[in-house]
Formats: sequence, structure tokens, C-alpha cells
Amino acid sequence: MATLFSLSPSPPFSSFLSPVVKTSSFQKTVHCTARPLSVTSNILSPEPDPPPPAVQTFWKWVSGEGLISSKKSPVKPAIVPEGLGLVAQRDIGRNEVVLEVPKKFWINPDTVSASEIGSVCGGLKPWISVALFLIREKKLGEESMWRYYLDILPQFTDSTIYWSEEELSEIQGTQLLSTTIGVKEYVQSEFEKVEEEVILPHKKLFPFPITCDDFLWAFGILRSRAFSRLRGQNLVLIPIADLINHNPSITTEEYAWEIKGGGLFSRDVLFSLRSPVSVKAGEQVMIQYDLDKSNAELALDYGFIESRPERNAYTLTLQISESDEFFGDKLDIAESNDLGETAYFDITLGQSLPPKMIPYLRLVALRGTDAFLLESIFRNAVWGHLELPISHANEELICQVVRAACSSALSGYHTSIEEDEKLMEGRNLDRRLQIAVGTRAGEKKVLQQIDGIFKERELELNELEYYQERRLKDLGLVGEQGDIIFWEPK
Ligand SMILES: C[S@@+](CC[C@H](N)C(=O)[O-])C[C@H]1O[C@@H](n2cnc3c(N)ncnc32)[C@H](O)[C@@H]1O
Repeated sequence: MATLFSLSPSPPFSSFLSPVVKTSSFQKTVHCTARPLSVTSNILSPEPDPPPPAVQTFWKWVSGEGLISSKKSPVKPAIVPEGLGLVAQRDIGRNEVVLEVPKKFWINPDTVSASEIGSVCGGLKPWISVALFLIREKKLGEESMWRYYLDILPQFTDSTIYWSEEELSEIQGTQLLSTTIGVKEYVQSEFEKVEEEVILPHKKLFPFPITCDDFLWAFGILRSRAFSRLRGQNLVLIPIADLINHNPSITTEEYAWEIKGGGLFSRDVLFSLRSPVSVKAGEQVMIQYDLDKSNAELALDYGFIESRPERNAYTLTLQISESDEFFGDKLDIAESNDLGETAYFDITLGQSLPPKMIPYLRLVALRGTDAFLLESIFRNAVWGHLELPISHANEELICQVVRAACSSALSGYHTSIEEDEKLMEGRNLDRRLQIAVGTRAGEKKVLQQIDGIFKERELELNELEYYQERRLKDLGLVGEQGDIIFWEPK
């Protein structure tokens, strides 16, 4: 039965750089030592610590190059609980622009094309060419014009891609773990390709050793700090603007950043960042990175999670088996409804199931005497039929398979929700442990929710109305009491 469809532990790894700012928290080598990262308030103490020398040098560079006027700028970099951040130098109004960064200071695939390595990066994926550029500039040290920016980038963040084996053991059984492993394998294989095709054949351009760890660093930097959803710019690092931290209590859907200018008579193209809320002098200016990301995505991209229930999600992977005797017809029906041989359904804690999930499940489970619905004469109407229960057997099967899959997924975690909650109640959890415990508890809650939905459905199987009854009713062949009216010749 379980071969009918699978519930995979791991959702697909989204193509590189999904929407919004990617950031990540870390202990930057340049910023002092470990800093507390618990985000309880964005109000800083009256006398914030002076920024470390590397940040001061960066700020001088930024002002000296005319990127920003340090006197007039409404924000400046400072140490905050999230690492470095942008702090208001005066009161800032809601939607007020806090930074405008001219294009010549952006790092994107065009920057790479115009650089010394541009000629050898032509055919590369945008993120790979930018990653290679960052690594090379970092290794060039004093010789790089980007050195002051690179000096303030963190060595790593709390993203799960940087966790040790021991830390990863805390997310045993989670989708976050499978995704993390998948991402690391992806980075490794991309590194091996670029090493063979670009790095090793061009020793003059890359005279220093470049390792997979360097590549993972660059990947993490891009994943956590690159801005996207920008006009014509899908992957761009904006020095200084990328110091903006995430505030979970800002829930505005509007993006706080945009590209300005570039029209026929306009001045230079600028990246413009606004404060979505009003901020008092001395407070941190923050934004919402992405309302749509699950905790697992936040943990992977940035190295933090949120406590809001709707950040907890689980991706169900359902599949039409190739060995299914009706594979072709089922695939055709799925494809006519924008689904495929494999379909991914993101289920969020406290929210109803995605609307196409149950019809797809019924389709996948369709067999035996119900299979007539797969015939081509039903093709235009079949999805409508699948939106309602088909037969007792079909409905029972989907309940059994989903419940078995939930129970198998739940048995893969090494702690119970109660144990996790107890741990979370305790103070002073290590940041990474806090991410691990919060994510694994959240996934289990969603799995329990899914199991609960199908458990309830199983109890209703005898009361549901199925295709044949609906059909007879439509034909006027079922009486008031549900009794079947037989046609009797007079
Ligand atoms: C775009 S960078 C922001 C600047 C960063 N704080 C730094 O020190 O360079 C995003 C990273 O900042 C940290 N960060 C941002 N918002 C955070 C939050 N609300 N809680 C914890 N860490 C946060 C995470 O490490 C995240 O990956």
C-alpha cells in the first residue's frame, strides 16, 4: 500500500536564492567574540559598544567612496544582538528611505563579468560566478577593492549548513536535516564542477587554493544576504544594506527595498532601502525578510527561527508510481491540473490542507472498480469528481496511507513534542539547539495535525457521500431517504 505514494522526508531544495533578502547570523571574525543573539527588543542600550575596528574602517570606506554620507545618513552600522545591524542616528519615519546604494557598489553577475575573471565565468550559473568572485576577492586581501566589505562579512552563521555532526544530530528525522544534507551535497557537486572546469585550468587567475569550505562560505553569504525580487536583479549583494536584520514583529507584506532610477533621463540606478516602521534614534532599523518562509527555510538560509505557529510547516511529497497500471492516465490528469508525477504540498500548522492535495491523493489511489473515472470520456470532468469522495475504498486508502506515512515520519524523531517543549521552557538554550528544538517540535506538530485530519476522516467514512450515490442522485434515482428507486415497467 505504501508504494502507492510516498511521503518523502525532504522537500525539494528550492532553486538558488528564493525570494527576499537572504541573510544569516554569525559570529563574524571581525566582530568580537560570541554575542548573545536572543532578539527580545530592538532598543539598544544608551551607550552602545563602539563598532569593532573593521566596521569602523568599512564605514570610513563607504563614506570616503561617496557610497553614503556618514554625517547625513539616517543609519550607521553597530553591534546589535543579531550580529551587526543598522542603527538609527535620528528618529526615522515609517517608510522613510534609510539607505540608497549606487549600482557601482553592488556585487552581482555583471560585477563578475566586468572583473578579471569575467572571461572565464561566462557560462556559469549566476550564484557560482558571484561565489567565485567573493572567494577570490577575499583571498586577494589587500589587493581587493572590496576588502573592507569582505572584512566585515561573517565567517559563518547559525545556518544548519555550518552545523557540526553533533549539532545536526539534534535535528535527526527532520525535513530540515534532509534539506541541509541535500544542499551541502549540491554545493559540493557544484564546487567539484567549477574546480575542474574553471579554477584548476586558470591557475593564473586563481593562484591560491580554493576549497569546498570556501565555496560553502560563499554559498551561505549569498543565501543569507543577497537581495532578490528586484527589477532585473535576481542575485545581488548590496554592501551596507545587507546589514539590515529581520524583525519578526514587522509583518508588512510590502518590500522594504526597490531599485530606483535607470529611466531615460534618470540619475544613477540606486538600491533603496526603507524602514517599514518608525524608529527612534538609537534603535535598530529592521525589516521583515520573508513572511512566506517556514522555520526550516529560515534556519537553513539565515540561522534563526521564529516562534509564530504559522512558521511551522511540513512538505508532503506525493507521487504517482511509475508501476501504477494507470500511470499514463493519472499523469495526464495531474498535468491538466498543473501537477505532475510528483507533487509537493506545503502544510502549515493551524491551516487547512492545500486545496489540490486531497484530489491528488484520490487520483493517486484510484484503482479497481473506481478506475473507470480515468477513461478519456471523463477527462474534462474527472478533477471535479476527485474534489469529492470517490468511494469508501478510495477514501479509506488515502487515510490509511497518509496516516501510516505520518506515523513513520514521527517515529524518525528522537524526542517527543513534550520533551522539546520542556527544553524550550528552560532558559539559555544554545542558539543552534534552540533552532533544532523549535524546528523539530514544529514539524512534529504539523505531522500530528495531518494525522488528526485523516483520523477524523476515517471515522466519517461511513457517512460520506461517494461518487455512485451522487451520480444516482443527479439522475434522480435516489429517493429522499437515500433508497434507490428502481425503474419498474408499468
Ligand atoms: C543580512 S545579514 C544581517 C547582518 C548580520 N546581522 C551581520 O552581522 O552581518 C542576516 C543575518 O543576520 C542575522 N540575523 C538577522 N536577523 C536576525 C534575527 N531576527 N535573529 C537572529 N539573527 C538575525 C542572521 O545571522 C542572518 O543570517
